[in-house]
Amino acid sequence: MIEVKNLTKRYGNHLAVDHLNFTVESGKIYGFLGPNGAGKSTTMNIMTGYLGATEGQVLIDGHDILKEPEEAKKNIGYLPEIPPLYMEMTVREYLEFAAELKGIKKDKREPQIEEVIRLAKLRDVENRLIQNLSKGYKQRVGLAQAVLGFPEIIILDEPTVGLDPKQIIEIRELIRKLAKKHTVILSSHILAEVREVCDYIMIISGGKLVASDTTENLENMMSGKGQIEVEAKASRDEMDHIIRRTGKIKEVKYRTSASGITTAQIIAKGGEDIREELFLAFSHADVPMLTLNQSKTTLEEIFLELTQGSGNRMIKEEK
Ligand SMILES: Nc1ncnc2c1ncn2[C@@H]1O[C@H](COP(=O)(O)OP(=O)(O)OP(=O)(O)O)[C@@H](O)[C@H]1O
Repeated sequence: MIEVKNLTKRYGNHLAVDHLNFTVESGKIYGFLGPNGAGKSTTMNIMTGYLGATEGQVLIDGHDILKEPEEAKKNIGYLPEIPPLYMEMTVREYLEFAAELKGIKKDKREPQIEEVIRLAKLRDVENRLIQNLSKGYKQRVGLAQAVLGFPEIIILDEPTVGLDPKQIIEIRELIRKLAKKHTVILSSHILAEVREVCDYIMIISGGKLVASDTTENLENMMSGKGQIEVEAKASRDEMDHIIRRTGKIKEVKYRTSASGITTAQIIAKGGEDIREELFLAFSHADVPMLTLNQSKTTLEEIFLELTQGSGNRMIKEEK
């Protein structure tokens, strides 16, 4: 388990990470999502002990990453945004070197290297120089290095950046495989990636955590606040009369087409789903509805809303 408490990082006057608080539980895939410059890499570098914090604390299974780095780091494997590879080594030599650096006992090194070569599908290139590998393979070598020692937590900074679509699919498959036995935290600025791979999403913007929930809950949380759209063959005034009879309307906008069909976009008080009440009101007035839909806010819209200007709303409303 990782506990991040009040984590703050300043670069001179610039506040890159602004009092972050969150907990990462075991056995899930977490996605750290945010636009460029949001503070993802800085946070990951602090969580893995590569960078000191200005304020706050990171505990890995109860061990402070700065005060007890050896204990804390035992439980973490890290693939930074730019993998720390030695270009003049072969894949195998590099993994042997990494195993030694990680303090893996001699008799365990060989079987573990074999295991990560198998996992990351590096068999064909194990004796090739790293400098001659494609970007996708280099990334897999970086991942294999992060997995060596089979730490409880694996942290990956933008693991698919710069890869081609086939390589992206392969890396995502590998991440899913890893997640069966490990907690995985990955950062990305690509929403589709985080949605596809992660169980849990943390959205970071301007160094602040602006949302933190399961993908499903994030979408549901906003869908309750979504609009309801009704179409009926009636005038705007008729529609307004019927709709307001529910007594639950916060806001409504109308659009009437040349064919005499009026569309109402409704937001109910408290974001309530009032489709049943609307149906009954129209039925009572003998005005047949043509459509009745609740429009769901997409994760893209949530992401944009939270990371552009109006940010922080979701968290504030929760408190
Ligand atoms: N060493 C540094 N010195 C000064 N400012 C820095 C340094 N490293 C990062 N920053 C700034 O801190 C902010 C957060 O950067 P960070 O790299 O953590 O963001 P990020 O979310 O990982 O973005 P990206 O996806 O572009 O890597 C940015 O404004 C960046 O310019």
